[in-house]
Amino acid sequence: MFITSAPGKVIIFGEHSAVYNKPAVAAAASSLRSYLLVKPMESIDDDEPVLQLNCPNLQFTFNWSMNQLLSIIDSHDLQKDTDTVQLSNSLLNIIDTQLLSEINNPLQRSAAQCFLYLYLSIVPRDKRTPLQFSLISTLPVGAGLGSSASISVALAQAFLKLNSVTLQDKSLINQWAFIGETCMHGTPSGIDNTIATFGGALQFTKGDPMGPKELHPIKPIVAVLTYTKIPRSTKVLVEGVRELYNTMPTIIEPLLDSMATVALKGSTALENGQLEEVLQLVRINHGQLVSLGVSHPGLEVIRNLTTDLKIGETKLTGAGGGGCALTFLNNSATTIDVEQFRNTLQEKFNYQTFETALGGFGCSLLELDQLTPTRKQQIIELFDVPGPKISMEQVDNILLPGGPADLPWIL
Ligand SMILES: Nc1ncnc2c1ncn2[C@@H]1O[C@H](COP(=O)(O)OP(=O)(O)O)[C@@H](O)[C@H]1O
Ligand SMILES: C[C@@](O)(CCOP(=O)(O)O)CC(=O)O
Ligand SMILES: [Mg+2]
Repeated sequence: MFITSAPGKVIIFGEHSAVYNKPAVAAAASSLRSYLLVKPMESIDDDEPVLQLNCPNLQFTFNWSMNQLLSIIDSHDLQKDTDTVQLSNSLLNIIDTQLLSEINNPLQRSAAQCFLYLYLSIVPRDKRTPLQFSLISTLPVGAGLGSSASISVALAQAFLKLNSVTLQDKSLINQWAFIGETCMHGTPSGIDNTIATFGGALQFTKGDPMGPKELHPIKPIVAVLTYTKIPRSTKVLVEGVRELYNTMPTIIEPLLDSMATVALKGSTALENGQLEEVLQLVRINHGQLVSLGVSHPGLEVIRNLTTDLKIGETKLTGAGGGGCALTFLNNSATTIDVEQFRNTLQEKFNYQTFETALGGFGCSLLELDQLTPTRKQQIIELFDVPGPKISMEQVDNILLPGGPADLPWIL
């Protein structure tokens, strides 16, 4: 019995342009995480062993017959080699037509697709026992903070463990998590899964053979995050930008190049603690994202209030279209100003705000058999709570790596 966990992220510069192989900058939001509990499945019916995925955040539980899963493997000669990480359209198609036909809700469907794809690709036939997978996130789902990548990373890490793969480092987790992200939104840049795997702060360029560059800012990166609660889908927003790009390539390509310059300058400014420059680049990057059509009136509310109160600069973060905004404060912003900002957003607009330091732990593993029986039971019960009743605070108090309970997470 074990738990894997991976953080959400905040893209500071370069969302969307990252998909077009332009550099982008992101950091882990390491206290906002997904947790995956893997435990033996208590038998529902002895004749029909099942694999269960339980997702309280999205209020769904699905069971798949082990026999059906095994026969799919046998007929399609899957996962000979977990080192060869590729997306197979034929496997995606089998999952879609044979295993997801009862799931109509698109949010549930994409989570189940990612789960099944990674399970069928990574866990070998002889290690397929009836198991229950329970997934909870303390980060808002579908809000631009990379919940899709955090679940892909937690799932990839768990399945590689079930396959007893000895990991030299976390790269294989990251590669499989990228495939999981691809199942969920088609053409990801890979920045979200890379941050969710390795943590910290990174400058990342899709396809760069040198890999991501770790950033070591001289001052901690502190920002206010605001969650508008306006739902949106990364897949739909990324497809919208692709359509715009295809219609007007001569306009959009130079815009993406300009976004790349912003990200590179922003990366240096963050490392050197040049706040004035960071603020200007945040404003410019938001304007570029507005031009790509991925803002939302609900996000502009946050930006306008930041400008009215003269406390700093705000940009959307993640795919946009709702979800979250990121506000960097200037040196003249007083505690009272910031309180007024947060209170207005919370009370007038019913938004949620967090003041958060960025960076910190990437994916991690906790072996439950090392814990006392009481602690183990307490943790298992956390995952049994029905959706709306999950207490994020309780999850943090008990599970957060480096948090109050100080559990022996392997980082
Ligand atoms: N805790 C969770 N339980 C089930 N599915 C989840 C969870 N967290 C994320 N997901 C999946 O990720 C999708 C959201 O991904 P996306 O649209 O990329 O937004 P973001 O990554 O910004 O949260 C959800 O629709 C769901 O399929
Ligand atoms: C829009 C994009 O740059 C980030 C999407 O992040 P999120 O799923 O909204 O958290 C897409 C990507 O980089 O794959
Ligand atoms: Mg996502």
